[in-house]
Amino acid sequence: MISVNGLTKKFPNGKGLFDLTFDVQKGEVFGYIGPNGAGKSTTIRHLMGFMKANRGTVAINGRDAWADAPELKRQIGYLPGEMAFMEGMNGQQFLALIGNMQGMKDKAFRDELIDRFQFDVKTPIRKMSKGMKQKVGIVAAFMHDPDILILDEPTSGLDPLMQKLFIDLVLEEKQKGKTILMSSHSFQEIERTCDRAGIIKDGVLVAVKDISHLRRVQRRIFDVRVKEETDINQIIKSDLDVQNTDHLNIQIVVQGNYRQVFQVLSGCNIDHMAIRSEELEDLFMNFYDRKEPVK
Ligand SMILES: Nc1ncnc2c1ncn2[C@@H]1O[C@H](COP(=O)(O)OP(=O)(O)OP(=O)(O)O)[C@@H](O)[C@H]1O
Repeated sequence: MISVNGLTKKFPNGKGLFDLTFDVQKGEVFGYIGPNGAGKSTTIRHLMGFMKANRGTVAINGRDAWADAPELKRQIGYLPGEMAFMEGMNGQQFLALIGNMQGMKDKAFRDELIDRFQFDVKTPIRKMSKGMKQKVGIVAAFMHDPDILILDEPTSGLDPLMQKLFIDLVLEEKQKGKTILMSSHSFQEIERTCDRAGIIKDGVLVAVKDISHLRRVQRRIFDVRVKEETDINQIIKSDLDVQNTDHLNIQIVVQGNYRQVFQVLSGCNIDHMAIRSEELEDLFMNFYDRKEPVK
């Protein structure tokens, strides 16, 4: 549905996008993450046909994102990273204007979204908080029921309750078969909604990862407190992957080899033990830190 092939854009300051290639399948939710200034918004501007690539192609629904931008815009729900509003309007007038441009027929979904995100549409936009403006932007992106949604940091400025409402909305749209690409700094949001995530750094796509695969390779951390120092030594001498020790406390990282960990621990005098999953955020952070692209 979205196909990016060798996308390259060089800004005069040497920044930009360098040979990006990835696809988003129909019905897929694709997360796009990376540190500040990595190139997320620049990629999205190319998808929306606002910027012309120096090299490479971007196709949406089989059409060229630059050449066919006017037709494509009607099929896409777009939430920009920074909303440009007509300051003299209120929320209702703004949504009516956008709805007309989108050729929106059925207003019932728009009204349902306004209701769900709980904001007063009559408030003048210049008096709205950042979060309220973001809600108006979300409604504008989703209300005409587009098949494709391209969302640049959709939950920025939203409080946790509204973030949850947004996640529920994305999951519902996914159920309807929508194709969604969204950039985000929220690992929780990506983890809860996306099938795959692309990780971009310095304009280079360093990895595209399956979220379910990341969950499968997620390691377990055993936080163990033993009664005697000899126990600590015994654990360290074993083949277990020990990450931290602090007096009688030890942290063991385990991936699959549970038998071995329990064998070693059964010979120790354990005072306390807690087992937790490694955060997906930590896995993503590993990719953030990498210099070279990973296949
Ligand atoms: N029109 C432009 N001219 C020159 N440089 C630009 C232009 N647009 C973006 N850049 C540079 O390209 C890099 C990528 O910017 P971009 O806004 O795409 O990052 P981002 O990943 O969306 O960051 P953030 O998470 O902070 O929103 C930055 O270094 C930015 O300064």
